[in-house]
Amino acid sequence: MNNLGSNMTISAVSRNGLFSGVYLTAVSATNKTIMESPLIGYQQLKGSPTIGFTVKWTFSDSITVFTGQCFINGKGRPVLLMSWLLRSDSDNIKDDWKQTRVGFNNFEKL
Ligand SMILES: CN1C(=O)N(C)[C@H]2CS[C@@H](CCCCC(=O)O)[C@H]21
Repeated sequence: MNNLGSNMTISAVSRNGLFSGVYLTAVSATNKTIMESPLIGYQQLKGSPTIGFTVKWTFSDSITVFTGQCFINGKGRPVLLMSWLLRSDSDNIKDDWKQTRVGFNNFEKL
């Protein structure tokens, strides 16, 4: 879960680092009804792996890509320190310049 109240459920990580899951967000940049959204990604197969995944939002025409690293924090708990790019859909190429948001967000294991 992150500080925005979002949480992710991740399936088992395959032998090549591929994983999939579901992202449930508590907030949206749209005013649409929020629903679970699928995600797919890869992690490196080592301790404290780097990780990346994409969320295809089911309730908006947006896509978010996340990248970061998994560390063990001071309490011995895994934490994901992530950067993300949220690309919102645009009806007009003239609006392209304002359609990508960037942010940083940490996830702790529930
Ligand atoms: C809740 N969020 C969250 O947990 N983030 C790390 C950020 C980056 S993805 C965004 C939600 C986008 C929802 C879909 C849309 O608004 O079009 C925001």
